[in-house]
Amino acid sequence: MIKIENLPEIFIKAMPVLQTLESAGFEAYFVGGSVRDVLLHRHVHDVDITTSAYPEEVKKLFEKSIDTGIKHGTVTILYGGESYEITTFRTESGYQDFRRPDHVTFVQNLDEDLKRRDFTINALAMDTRGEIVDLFDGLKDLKNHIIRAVGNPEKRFHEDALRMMRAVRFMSQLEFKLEENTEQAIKDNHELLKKISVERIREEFVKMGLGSHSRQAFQIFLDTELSEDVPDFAGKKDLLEVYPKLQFSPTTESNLWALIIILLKVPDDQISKFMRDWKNSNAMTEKVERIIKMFDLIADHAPSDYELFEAGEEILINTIDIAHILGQPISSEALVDRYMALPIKKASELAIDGRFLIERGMRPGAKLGHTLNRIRELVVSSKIENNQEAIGQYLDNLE
Ligand SMILES: Nc1ccn([C@@H]2O[C@H](COP(=O)(O)OP(=O)(O)OP(=O)(O)O)[C@@H](O)[C@H]2O)c(=O)n1
Repeated sequence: MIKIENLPEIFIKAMPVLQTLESAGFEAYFVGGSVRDVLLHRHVHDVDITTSAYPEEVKKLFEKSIDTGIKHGTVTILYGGESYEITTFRTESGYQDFRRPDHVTFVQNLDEDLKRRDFTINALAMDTRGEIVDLFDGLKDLKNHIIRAVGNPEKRFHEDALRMMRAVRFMSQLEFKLEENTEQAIKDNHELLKKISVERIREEFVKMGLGSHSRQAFQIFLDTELSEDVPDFAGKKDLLEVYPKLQFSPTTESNLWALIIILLKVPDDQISKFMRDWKNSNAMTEKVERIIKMFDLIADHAPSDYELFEAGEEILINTIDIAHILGQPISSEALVDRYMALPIKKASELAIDGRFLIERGMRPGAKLGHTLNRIRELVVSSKIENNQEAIGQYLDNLE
């Protein structure tokens, strides 16, 4: 029996929750990602708890609780300033909504619960003594860096097809390999992904794209044909084959999307549709559109000071990253130096605003906006100094 010594603080803090359940005569364990991550010495961001107690019984034991998913066996309890999801031992099948399984059956013991989990490395449990319950050789797979479905992979993927995307996501995040039968089952069942909501697919796709082994995982995403069943990727494998061969991986979500859009050669007027098909937010869409615009601009000509100003620091850095990832020759240092040397970097840094013009007798309206833009342009390109006196003089000369 493996026992973890020196548990991280997050488990120590949660321990009284398990002990409270045990003292009341129930079984209780930490499960899932937190147990996997502590064994891998990775950062544990939250702990999930599984128990033999029914939700109503859990609620009676703690002062504060939230009914996050009673029907599915989950209550969130508040304890010591933290919140914990406690889920009754269960099995499940079918997810139509965003996160919760549609059908769950409560089961009698931990073994039955672990059996229905996705991968052996996610089917580990830990008790109050730090001892690990390992029914499916998850520890061995952790050691050998293998993603393997629990039991029959076909069954696991029929229970929840998103698990196929989770497989490539974990490959990327953990730098693990996919076990052969698990990979074959994905090849045979990738079409099941069509039933899964785009939001859930997107979440896994982005995690895959931002993981440290995203290029290796992306290759499997293509080889297994999962790519045929996500929005707007079908029939585009030849274009996407470039991704695994890239020099670097993207490090921000906006750059992941920008990169994909560039590889897929999505026309400018189709970008917002593409982003909408993937259920991205308007803010993300706008950012990606700006990055792609800047990328095209840089490929076309050396940007003017005003074009650098309009892009702004974040878009500029992201654009330079994209150029690097695609191996495009670009003098990034010179661009950053030029940006850093701009007299102003944000519109709010201009020494005057609309009021200044109104005080000088200009009427509010389109002309005022136009003049303000012109002044900003002249200041950014160092043709007027950024102070009220110099700007005033410029206006005097105009009159
Ligand atoms: N489709 C799913 C989703 C989750 N799980 C199980 O529920 C646990 C918790 O799932 P989740 O919080 O989504 O992921 P983690 O594995 O905890 O990974 P992370 O928190 O790093 O995303 C998983 O470890 C796994 O045991 C599963 O079997 N099938």
